[in-house]
Amino acid sequence: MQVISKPFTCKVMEQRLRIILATSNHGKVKEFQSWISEYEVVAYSDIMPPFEIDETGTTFKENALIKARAVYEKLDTKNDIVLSDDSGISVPLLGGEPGIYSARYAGVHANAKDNLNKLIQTLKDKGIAKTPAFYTAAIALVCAKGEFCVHGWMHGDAIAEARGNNGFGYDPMFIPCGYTQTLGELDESVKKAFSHRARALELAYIVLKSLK
Ligand SMILES: O=c1nc[nH]c2c1ncn2[C@H]1C[C@H](O)[C@@H](COP(=O)(O)OP(=O)(O)OP(=O)(O)O)O1
Ligand SMILES: [Mg+2]
Repeated sequence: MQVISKPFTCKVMEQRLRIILATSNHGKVKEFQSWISEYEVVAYSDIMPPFEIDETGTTFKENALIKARAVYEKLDTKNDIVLSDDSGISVPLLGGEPGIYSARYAGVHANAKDNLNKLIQTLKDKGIAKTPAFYTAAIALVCAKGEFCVHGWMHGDAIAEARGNNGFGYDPMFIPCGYTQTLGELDESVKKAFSHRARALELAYIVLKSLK
């Protein structure tokens, strides 16, 4: 008797869930794409023309949801999951600045270098060489099954100088707890192990698994 092999099981035929990243920040895209292996991950600008999203919220959570909703609303098919990240660095000695305004710290059209230099200069002007600081990340997920938001934090010190070229944004002036080098100097595996974004992503996975 001839045995006809079944080349594909239903499992193989199943379409993988696709995650659309609602961010224009290349540093975030690079991190998410290198950290998430179970899903197909694409930047939203790869599937639609990039557009301005007003971050009018008063918290990281509100802004993350604003970004994810804005991209989800523009999707043709609603089978995908949109993932956004709103994040920033807070310095308690500066009353929590720049916090949710991290990307606009040196002005609305400021780039990452301008913002980094402004925070360094602000510390220098106050005669501070090193002070506690922390990063916050809110990750929002928007899909057909609903809206979700989780958070992660990374504590350390902000220093009044930039050291190293790894990471992005404020990383050259941020020394994580337990280290002597900045995230600009440390290997990217450190951020993968316990950054604010990595920790929020761990929680986001719990939500993602429940959506399958
Ligand atoms: O791991 C990080 N390492 C260094 N800097 C970081 C990090 N995480 C957030 N940050 C800074 C960059 C930016 O100044 C702000 C995020 O602002 P945020 O509005 O969330 O992102 P964004 O405007 O760069 O891109 P988008 O809104 O399209 O996601 O915090
Ligand atoms: Mg932004």
